[in-house]
Order: sequence, then C-alpha cells, then structure tokens
Amino acid sequence: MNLTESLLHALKAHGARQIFGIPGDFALPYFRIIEKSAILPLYTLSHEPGVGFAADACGRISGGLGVAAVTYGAGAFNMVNAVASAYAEKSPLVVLSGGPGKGESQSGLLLHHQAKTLDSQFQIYKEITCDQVRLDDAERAPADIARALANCLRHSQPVYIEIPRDMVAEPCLPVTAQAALAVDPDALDACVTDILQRLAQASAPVLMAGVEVRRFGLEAKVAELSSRLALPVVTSFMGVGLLAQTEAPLVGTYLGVAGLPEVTQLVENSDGLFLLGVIVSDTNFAVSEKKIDLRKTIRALAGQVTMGYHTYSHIPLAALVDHLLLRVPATDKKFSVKHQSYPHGLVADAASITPTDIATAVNDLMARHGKLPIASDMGDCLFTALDIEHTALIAPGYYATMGFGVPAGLGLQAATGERPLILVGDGAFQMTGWELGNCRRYGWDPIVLLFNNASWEMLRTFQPESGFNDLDHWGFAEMAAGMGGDGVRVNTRAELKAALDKAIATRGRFQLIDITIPRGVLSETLSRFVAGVKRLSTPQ
Ligand SMILES: Cc1ncc(Cc2csc(CCOP(=O)(O)OP(=O)(O)O)c2C)c(N)n1
Ligand SMILES: [Mg+2]
Repeated sequence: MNLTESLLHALKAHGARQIFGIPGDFALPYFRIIEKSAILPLYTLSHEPGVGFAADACGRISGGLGVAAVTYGAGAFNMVNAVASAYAEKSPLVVLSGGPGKGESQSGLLLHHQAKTLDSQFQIYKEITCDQVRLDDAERAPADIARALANCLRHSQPVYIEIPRDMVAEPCLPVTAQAALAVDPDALDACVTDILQRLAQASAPVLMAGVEVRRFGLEAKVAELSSRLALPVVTSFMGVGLLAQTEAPLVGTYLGVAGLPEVTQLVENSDGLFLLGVIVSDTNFAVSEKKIDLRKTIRALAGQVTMGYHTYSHIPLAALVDHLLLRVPATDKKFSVKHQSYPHGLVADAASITPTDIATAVNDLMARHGKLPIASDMGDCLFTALDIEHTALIAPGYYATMGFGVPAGLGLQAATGERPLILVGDGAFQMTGWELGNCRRYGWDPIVLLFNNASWEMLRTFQPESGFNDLDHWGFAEMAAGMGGDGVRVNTRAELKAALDKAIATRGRFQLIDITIPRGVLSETLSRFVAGVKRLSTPQ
C-alpha cells in the first residue's frame, strides 16, 4: 500500500464518504491515486471556497468527516475563509493539500504558488485547524494521520494534512486508529451529580441544544434525556434545525429580542439554564432582552463542563450525555410542550413577495410533499429559515460568511442523496452560486430559492444611508439553462407557488427560482433583530 492509499483508507475508516476538490500540479499525483484507487468518490467543483463549504457540509450533515482536497498555495489559500468558518462552527473538516517535494524545496529557487516561505501555508493553517501534519516521512505517516484524524473527530474541528508530491506513492503501512481518550469515571459521576442537583433545585430549568449536539451525533439521546428530565428544549440560533427528526420537547429557537417572546422569556427567566454544546457567541446571545448571567448556567462545550465558578475538564459531550442517561431513569410519562407555530396557507395572488411569504410557501410545499433538508446562506434568507417548519438545516449561523449556501447544498445532496432546498440571497449567489454548473455531471438537482432584493439588504438595514448596498438586477433565471438547470423569475405570490410546484415535480435538473423581493422588505425575524440591536445599542 502507498502513503496516499493508507491516508484514504484511514479517512474512510474515520467516517469520510466523499472528497471535494480542485487539483493543481502539486496535487495531481495524489489526485491520480484518489481517482485510480476509488477508495472514496471525488467531486471536483469550480472554485476552492465552494470546495471548502461543500466538504464542510458533508461532515456536518453526516456526523462523519468532510474532506477538501486542494493544491498548494493558490488552491489552499483560496479556501482559508471556508476552513475558518468550519473551525469557528466546529465542523469536522479534513484539508488535504499537495505540497513541494524534498528536492525542489532544497533547490534554492522560489517555487510558484509559494507566498512568503515554503512553510507559510502550514503556518497559516495552524490558525484555523486543531492539528496539522506534513507527511514527509513514510515511517511516521501512519501515526501522524491517526493523531490528526482522531483530533478532527475529538474536537469536531478542521485538521490540515500536507502531502509533498514526491511522497504520494511511497510504501506505507496502514493507519491504526488512535484509542479513544479515557474519561475519569469519578469526575464524570461527580459532574453529573452536580448537574442533576442544580436542575432539581431550579424552579424553571431549560435545556438549550447547540451545534455540538449534532456534531457528536447526540440528537436522539438528547431528545430522550430532555423527556426523562421533563425539560423544555430550545435551540440556539446556530442550532436551528437540531432535533428536527426527534420527539424532543422542543419549544423553538432562542433569538433574544429577535425571537418569539414566549421562547425569550422561557430562556431568560430560567434559573437553571443548561447549555448543551452551545457556542456562547454574539449571534447566539448578543440580543438578549435580559442579560443572561452565565455564572448561573450549566455550560457543556469543547470537552468541559462549567457551573458557577468551577469547571470539570476532559468531559466529552457524548460521555456526559451517556452518563446522564444512565443516572436518569427512563419514564413512560410523556413530557410535551407547546411548539412555536409556523406560517402556512400562502395566498397565491398578484401581491409582491415578502420573505415570510417564501417561508409560508415552503411550509405548504413540505406539508404536501414531505420535509426537505435545507442549506442556507448568510443574509435575510437565514432569518427567514427560522419561520420554516423544523427540518435539517445547515447554515453559517455564527461565523456568518456568505457563499456557503449553494456549495453546502451540493455537499448535502452528495452526502445524503436527499434533494436539498437551498436558500441564498442575490449577493451571496454572485459569490458561489455558479457552482450549480457542476450539478449535471453528478446528477444533483437542488431547488434553489434566490432571495433577489438587488441589494446587500442586511447591511442596508444597519446603514440605510449608504448607496453602495444597491446591487443591479442580474438575470439569474436566464443563466440557469446555460448551466444545465431550469430557471424562472417570479414577482407575485401566485407565480412563486406555481414555480415551487413545478420545481418539486421536476427531477434531474437543478431548479432556480429567482424571487423578486422589493428592496427594504425584510423577514419578521430580521426586522425584530435589527430593531432589537438598535434598541439595545441606544444608551438608555
Ligand atoms: C464572504 C462575506 N463577505 C461579506 C460579508 C458581509 C455581509 C453580511 S450580509 C451581506 C449582504 C448579503 O447580501 P445578500 O443579497 O446575499 O442577502 P440579503 O442581505 O438578504 O440581501 C454582506 C455583504 C459576509 N458576511 N461574508
Ligand atoms: Mg440581497
């Protein structure tokens, strides 16, 4: 077996099911082995940001590993933003990059694609990955790969693997996976006792589920635990879509002043808030109506549990949830809660379209045809997603980069085989929407809802006086046919409903619905969010 094959087998053994990539001369040798060995299917896209977002989506939605394969320099540097997003949002992404071989590295020449030094790329990737290895020693390679992949899954964060192009075919032993780290049973039991006592003493305990619950594949267990504990559950903004396929006593999504008042009060008046895998970020908590005193919460994140002024270290989330389930007996007592309601019954008339109409039309569609998984970009489309019936949703809810939606939708379909709904604004579509041109050769057929307000509308809401947020109307619908799909422009609610009915009935070609939204018309959630931020930032 050669070094690349050993790496590919290890990736597969650790949960990778596909590779997204774009080659270059430093990467051609290892791409050749990917193609010839067929250990993992390879999907190439058109621009490295899309490769990173698509691979990130695969890891998120499957709970395995996403794999992004690029060339040295221009390729890897092009993908930095997507990997930074994966790092911030705790996505298990493996970055493979070709690299210079030993001889050329010692030639004394400056190499093409080199930035400052030959090591610059490795150093830059140190800032956005939790582990990095350069496979320049075939003896050491199996252990290096085992450590990097174990860390990727243990921390649910990206890792960087550089493959010098003169090493790809070196004989190499298979990789033996690292053993799971031992958890101190006494510390775990003491931690669980502490948590259960605090929850029992609270008069209004609430469980907030965050992204780590999905990243570590714990949704079903958390749903069971919340029922046993009779805890109402909310998701964080980043955790939207979590627990969608479970019987969890889910009330809704916490959004502070931008959310539904009943959810906001439930969270902010709780004297026993249990944050399970929640990233304590501004997008999750900055618009709190009432400042949440984090010292009074129970926070389990990144392998630690913090309560009051003390922290239990080395308590992985999965071990914590398993031990809680061990200590809390199953009960046949059903704990149910009133779930937030979603808009239904679009009036299909000649009125212009608002983001809430889009959510209503999607809810109607899913009621008729079953739920669709959603990949959303950043922009008002993401706020609109909060008004869509609970379904699997991947989105850059914390790092908040544009460009995620379309490539992530392609990754979602590649990883699950399910037809996704993609929500994307016109600004973000201009960045990575063109990846739709790759659908035909792979048989992907997403339904793309393009929120076209001819504007960077989110920015305009915060700075209305700036004219630079005005965009032109691009003919996105006309461009779809040239990329192998079907496109239609809709201006009224009746046209929107007809376009969705046609799209859901058409398989095998992507369906792009270019939805005209009058400039300045926002989703209700974004309107509340902006009003809340302005109110909270105005000195009282
Ligand atoms: C890669 C990147 N560059 C800039 C920005 C900054 C930004 C945040 S929101 C926004 C406007 C989005 O316009 P779009 O038409 O997509 O959506 P909408 O607001 O609903 O009209 C920008 C430019 C971000 N977040 N990511
Ligand atoms: Mg826009």
